[in-house]
Amino acid sequence: MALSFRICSSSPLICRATLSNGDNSRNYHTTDAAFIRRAADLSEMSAGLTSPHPNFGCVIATSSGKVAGEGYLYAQGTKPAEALAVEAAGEFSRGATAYLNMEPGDCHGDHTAVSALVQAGIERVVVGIRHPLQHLRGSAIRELRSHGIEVNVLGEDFESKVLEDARKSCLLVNAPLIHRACSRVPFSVLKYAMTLDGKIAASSGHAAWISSKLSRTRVFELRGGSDAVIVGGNTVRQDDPRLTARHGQGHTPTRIVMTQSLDLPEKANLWDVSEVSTIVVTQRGARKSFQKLLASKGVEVVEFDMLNPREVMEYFHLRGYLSILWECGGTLAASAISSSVIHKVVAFVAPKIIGGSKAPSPVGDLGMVEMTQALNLIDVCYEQVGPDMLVSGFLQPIPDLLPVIPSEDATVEIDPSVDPFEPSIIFFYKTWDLYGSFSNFSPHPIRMPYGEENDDYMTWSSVEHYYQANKFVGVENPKAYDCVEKIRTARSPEEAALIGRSTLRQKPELVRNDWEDVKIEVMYKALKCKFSTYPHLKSMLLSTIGTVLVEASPHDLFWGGGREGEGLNYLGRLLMQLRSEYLGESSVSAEKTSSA
Ligand SMILES: NC(=O)C1=CN([C@@H]2O[C@H](COP(=O)(O)OP(=O)(O)OC[C@H]3O[C@@H](n4cnc5c(N)ncnc54)[C@H](OP(=O)(O)O)[C@@H]3O)[C@@H](O)[C@H]2O)C=CC1
Ligand SMILES: Nc1c(N[C@@H]2O[C@H](COP(=O)(O)O)[C@@H](O)[C@H]2O)[nH]c(=O)[nH]c1=O
Repeated sequence: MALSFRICSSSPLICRATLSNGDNSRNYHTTDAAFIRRAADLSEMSAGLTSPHPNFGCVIATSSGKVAGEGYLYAQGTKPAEALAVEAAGEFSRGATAYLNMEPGDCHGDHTAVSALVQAGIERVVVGIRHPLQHLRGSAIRELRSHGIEVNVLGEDFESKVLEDARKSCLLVNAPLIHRACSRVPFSVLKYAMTLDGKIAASSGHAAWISSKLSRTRVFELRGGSDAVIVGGNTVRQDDPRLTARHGQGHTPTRIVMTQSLDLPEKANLWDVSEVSTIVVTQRGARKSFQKLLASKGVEVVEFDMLNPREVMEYFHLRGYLSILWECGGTLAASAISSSVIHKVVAFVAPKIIGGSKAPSPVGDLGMVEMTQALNLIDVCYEQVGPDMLVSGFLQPIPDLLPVIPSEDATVEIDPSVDPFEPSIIFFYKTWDLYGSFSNFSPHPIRMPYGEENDDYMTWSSVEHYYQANKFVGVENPKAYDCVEKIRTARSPEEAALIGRSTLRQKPELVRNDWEDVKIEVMYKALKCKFSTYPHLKSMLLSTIGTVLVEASPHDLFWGGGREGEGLNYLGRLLMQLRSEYLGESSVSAEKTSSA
């Protein structure tokens, strides 16, 4: 019994979910399943537009089965899906049911999503899956229930085939986040294009093109939905790829090259980092002079004692990457599969035959000798894309979170009592982490003046917006002013950071002369404003007394702590300074910290 949706043009958006056989009798399972699937589909609307982040979608349905409003999280640090949906539904929210593909993951002490539902008068909430991250799992559900709202979780409160399928769609849209919760590597997809006779290039190595233009546009979309694209050294030497997402809009992933020898061309498309960055990962000590050359072009080089796919993926997991697209040849693909870091395979099969006993194939030697050893993909999908066939499936199932659901009463609280004899370190980085609200990307707008000598207070959507914009404040150039405005109105902290960083790199003339001297002070003022504006953040900061705060950024050696503690950790230091200031222990100025 399929469901169809009719979108009406009236405002607020009203649609009716009708049973296609005309039967309007209430079939709760079918209706719930359909709305949850819709929430899951919605949650993916930002795919390709922004960096991968937890995907949230919310559908508000009235008791008569009408969709009154819906919303999805656009990017990390933007307005929650629940708040957008109740805004769209307006008065229709009262007594309605909210369908969420995933339990809200409000940062510690923040209740924006839950409050939106409570204040709107929502009567029932249906949740596809609990939040995968342990420190958030169960808390929003508990809180909603404490407000007298009926909360049903698929697979817990009721089960059926149709609901199980809906739950699966919720698992699929947040597979990268679930992997983050359960493993130490990002969610990885191996993508390749091969001919009907299983070749990814001709014997000469020429590969442009196997798949059709339509398929290649799909690849751009896949890139846009990934945090990074990775290739091996040979693909760089052979193809000189660009690896950008050229589907017209949105997010462009970091490009990663994995090379042991570092025997790479001096000129390559990937060394042009004006639009998007490139990271070369290599064996420690490899070709130091070439490393210098890459660094001079703005390419980051990261050395590994043991360069293998698992070590590299663990590193990018620490760096906060949720999802990686492997676009390498068969040599590196085999190594990645053998290291069990590939979770999904996406293969474009073109109706072409190239032949050649030496022509490369998508996966090199895996050491298997019998067909019984073959890896069987699960949840396989087939789709025709132009003349090509797209076959995709999972090499590893998405981990099931059900067994680790906390009991009704179990709470995951931050323990404020820290043993003074055991000074501990609190690491924070991504907003979805336990202390994610310490991140500058956390969704806490601040009101700050435009520049230091200005009384013109305005709202900045996050500390990141304010900090990035300040790079260009006060510069006598209309382009600098435009840049500040672009950053101030950026939809997400991630976009603000992108504009700020790329303009600094490409148009250094727009950056204020004293930026290096004032940036710590600018940051401190913004942090002080943020923590003073939000009492729950202040109490969270104070709860960390006795601990060392470290921004766990493995690559930012100024604001972050670095990979092995080599970073200066200025963000952590400023937060500790602010904590001391609140505790009345110190009146040390930001300038003093900067000279530490
Ligand atoms: N049709 C398609 O979808 C695609 C086709 N191709 C084609 O494939 C061919 C290249 O394939 P292939 O030679 O397999 O290239 P790869 O992209 O697999 O690169 C292999 C290289 O990866 C580097 N590497 C680093 N660490 C490892 C490791 N642990 N294990 C294995 N490799 C590692 C090495 O670089 P180094 O030697 O620098 O140390 C190695 O030589 C080209 O002809 C290209 O056009 C490539 C990608 C996709
Ligand atoms: N040949 C081939 C692919 N090859 C992959 O695409 C890369 C080139 O990307 P770009 O330089 O951004 O266009 C190349 O290095 C390899 O990783 N991909 C496909 O979808 N279809 C194809 O037929």
